Amino acid sequence: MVSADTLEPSVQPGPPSAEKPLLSVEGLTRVYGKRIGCADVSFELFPGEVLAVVGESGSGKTTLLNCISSRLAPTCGTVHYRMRDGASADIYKMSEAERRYLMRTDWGFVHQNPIDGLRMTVSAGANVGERLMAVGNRHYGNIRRAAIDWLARVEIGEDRVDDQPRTFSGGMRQRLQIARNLVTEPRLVFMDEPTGGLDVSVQARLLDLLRGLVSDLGLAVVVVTHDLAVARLLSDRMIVMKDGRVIEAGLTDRVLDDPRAPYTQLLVSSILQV
Ligand SMILES: Nc1ncnc2c1ncn2[C@@H]1O[C@H](COP(=O)(O)OP(=O)(O)OP(=O)(O)O)[C@@H](O)[C@H]1O
Repeated sequence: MVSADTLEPSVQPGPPSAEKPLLSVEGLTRVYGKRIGCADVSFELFPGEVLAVVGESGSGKTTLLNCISSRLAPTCGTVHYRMRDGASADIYKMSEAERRYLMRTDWGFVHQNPIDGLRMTVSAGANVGERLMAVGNRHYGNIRRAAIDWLARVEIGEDRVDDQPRTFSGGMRQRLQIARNLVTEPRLVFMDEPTGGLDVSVQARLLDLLRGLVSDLGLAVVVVTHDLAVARLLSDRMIVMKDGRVIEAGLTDRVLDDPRAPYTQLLVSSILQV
């Protein structure tokens, strides 16, 4: 359970606006046999808001991300998503086809390892273009133009449009995966350690790029990271997990500058000492 002083009432209902939450997670629990993946997690995410989920290895971040992105059925609890028509839908009561459509259009998922989110044996342009085709675009010229535009936005030159991502560096692959996800202008993007596994200098550039895109497109994002610097740079709010539970939640600057839970204090101070 999260104690009252680690959860600020002012941040729990989200930003002070009349907007309704895009994502509402209530009492989400996932167990693997006797092991807890995540337990009793509740939060709301508002349009255009970036939420970081932080915690050490094994704290339940990936389990939570998979449950809220409809990749892993929770043991109990609910996840509601506000559709474009304003209706709130329980993602686990949708048909498989509805869920897939959502994942292709309104949602994006950026994997830590770009190989998991790209098709390695088709061209970079096709990787981006096929997401557009999946939402009904048919005009080859327009699709190619949009793909080239998006490659430019993620700093991949037009001369690489016909190259396969297996010929790209790790950083380029990750930027391509981001373009593939964002080309359909999703409203919500899930990111699992998006800068993990990259060199520090590449990470910094990618983070900058991501921050710009998220703000330009007004994206709502749930980003899982064990890196507090990533949380600081990208997120408005954060939740800290330990042993599958949320032990602290609040505005990112508040949590990092004035952590209240002893575990968060330890996490923050251990990073600062590095
Ligand atoms: N498929 C699985 N079968 C059994 N237990 C699992 C499975 N996946 C995760 N767990 C357990 O659930 C708990 C949370 O794991 P999870 O992968 O969600 O944590 P994490 O914070 O994402 O860790 P990491 O940062 O290392 O990826 C851990 O105790 C883990 O051993």
